[in-house]
Amino acid sequence: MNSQSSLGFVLTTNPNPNTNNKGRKRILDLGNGSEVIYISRFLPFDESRKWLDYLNMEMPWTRPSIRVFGRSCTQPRDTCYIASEGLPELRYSGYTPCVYSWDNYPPLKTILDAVHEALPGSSFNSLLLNRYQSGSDYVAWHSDDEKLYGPTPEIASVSFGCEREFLLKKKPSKALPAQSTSSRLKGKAADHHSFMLKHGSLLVMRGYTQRDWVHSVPKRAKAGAFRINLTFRNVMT
Ligand SMILES: O=C(O)CCC(=O)C(=O)O
Ligand SMILES: [Fe+2]
Repeated sequence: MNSQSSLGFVLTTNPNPNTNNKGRKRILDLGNGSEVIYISRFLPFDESRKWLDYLNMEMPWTRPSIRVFGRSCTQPRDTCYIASEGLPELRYSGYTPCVYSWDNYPPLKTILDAVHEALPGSSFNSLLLNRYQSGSDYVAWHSDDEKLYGPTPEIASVSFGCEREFLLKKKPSKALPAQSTSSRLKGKAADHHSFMLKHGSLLVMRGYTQRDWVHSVPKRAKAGAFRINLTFRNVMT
């Protein structure tokens, strides 16, 4: 059964209303010290719907101009940046986002607490939010390898709204000699991974994932793909 949210899109009814059940935790070893964790039912379904509405209405969204391969273009999704005081500024694709404070958005702290609890030893001090207004909004292949996150950043990504596909692709290896066709084919399956990021889910990239892999959320043909994504990060101090 489906139900309509106030945002005019359809969410599948919670398949498991037991909020103590976080669903399956999938740990994917990408090799060479890179790892992805995926928890499908990380946050309670109905609370996540409230957070989706809150984030949509309350965050100071902007759709900035960025530079890609030397050309200026409009970023194909809305964005907003939260960070603790006194951190070095974030700059990506020629764009320096305006910094907003955690204190003005208490629900973000509640979500951050849940993420910290799920990831013992983690400590996030910044958050980049993305809003995909439709299936034509996307994020192109990239890695979050800005120096301010250090050599092995842990990035925790919480999703609300419509499911979107999250793709991971291994970067071409510079160090290794060109592989034969047969070994390339053999290795092919392990060089690409895909996750359907569900409403209320958590996906974590850690280790050398940003150094050795790129990720993307491609366009989706189907209309009505409204989604908000939160990526918690730790800026080194
Ligand atoms: O929307 C997503 O799931 C991914 C967003 C992302 O890769 C980013 O903000 O760097
Ligand atoms: Fe990213």
